[in-house]
Amino acid sequence: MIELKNITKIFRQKDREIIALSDVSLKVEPGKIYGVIGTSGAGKSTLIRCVNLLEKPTSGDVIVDGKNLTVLSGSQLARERRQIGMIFQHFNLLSSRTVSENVAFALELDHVPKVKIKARVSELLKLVGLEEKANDYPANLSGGQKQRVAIARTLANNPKVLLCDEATSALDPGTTRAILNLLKDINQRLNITILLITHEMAVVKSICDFVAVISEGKLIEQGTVSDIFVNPKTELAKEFINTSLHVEIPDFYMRRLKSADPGNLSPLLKLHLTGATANGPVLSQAARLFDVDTKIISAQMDHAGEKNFGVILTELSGNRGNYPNVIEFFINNQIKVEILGYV
Ligand SMILES: Nc1ncnc2c1ncn2[C@@H]1O[C@H](COP(=O)(O)OP(=O)(O)OP(=O)(O)O)[C@@H](O)[C@H]1O
Repeated sequence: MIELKNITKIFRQKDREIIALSDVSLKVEPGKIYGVIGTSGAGKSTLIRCVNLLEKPTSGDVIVDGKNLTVLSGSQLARERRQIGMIFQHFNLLSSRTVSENVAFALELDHVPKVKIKARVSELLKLVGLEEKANDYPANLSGGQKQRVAIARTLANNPKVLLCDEATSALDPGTTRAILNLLKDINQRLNITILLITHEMAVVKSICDFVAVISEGKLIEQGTVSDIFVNPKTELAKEFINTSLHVEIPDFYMRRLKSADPGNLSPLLKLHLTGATANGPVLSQAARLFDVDTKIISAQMDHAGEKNFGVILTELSGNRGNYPNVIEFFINNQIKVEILGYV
């Protein structure tokens, strides 16, 4: 449904060139949700804006629904753009128009008869759960409600593709979940293909089928979300996965935590399990092999396919002489081990 072929985008300034995208290729199959993740300045916005040619690539082809947008005339491009909806981090609503009037905007431009507009607007507001706000102005809405209006507005033209430019970055975690659920619902009910950009792996994990990692304008890794989570190849992908797994040291542990062991304390370990990690019951194996106990303090485990991945905070006790052997055993099982301190 969306294909980017060898896209390069160079911004030319007076005395220098900025290569925002370098030979980027990706393919989003119809009906799928594809996430592009990267840090600030990596080229995410430029990439998503190239899909509807808000940003014209310096070279390469943008093919949406079988048509190469880069070779179309202005009027042909305008027609094809109606197939491509877009929502933004800061919603971009018209503040002088009510919720209904915002949603109706594109239909008015298309000279759709008033009766039809009314019916379509109320259908869309129902879809996004905002019927009771129809006559409110954007200033009186929460961030999540504003994004729902933006989604309703962009769906008015029945687009085949929805581009989401950091659509949940300005929202709190609960509202983020609700908007992501809405996007997933829209994707499934209306079979709309979604391309989103984000800097949060949690967003990718919750709704995407595929993900690409972008760094300094290049796609350095792409695949199904479960493949990337289970077997991340680049350091950056690993970092993003780690930031999506939260384990915290409880306060009462934090207060007791010492940086060195005077000889009678227990190490507090943070174990990072990835797809490379043998999928065995490593904690109980370590306990049996080395006569130690492993108390789980906090953990966040997830699975993709048949593999587990996640983070575990565990306190060792028991046969003190074997602590180094336990750590070596974990490392030999491809578990990254951090000693956070001693309790
Ligand atoms: N109009 C422009 N003119 C010149 N340089 C630009 C322009 N737009 C973007 N850039 C540069 O291109 C690079 C990629 O920017 P882009 O906004 O695509 O990154 P991003 O990953 O979306 O970052 P962020 O998450 O901070 O929005 C950056 O170095 C940026 O400074």
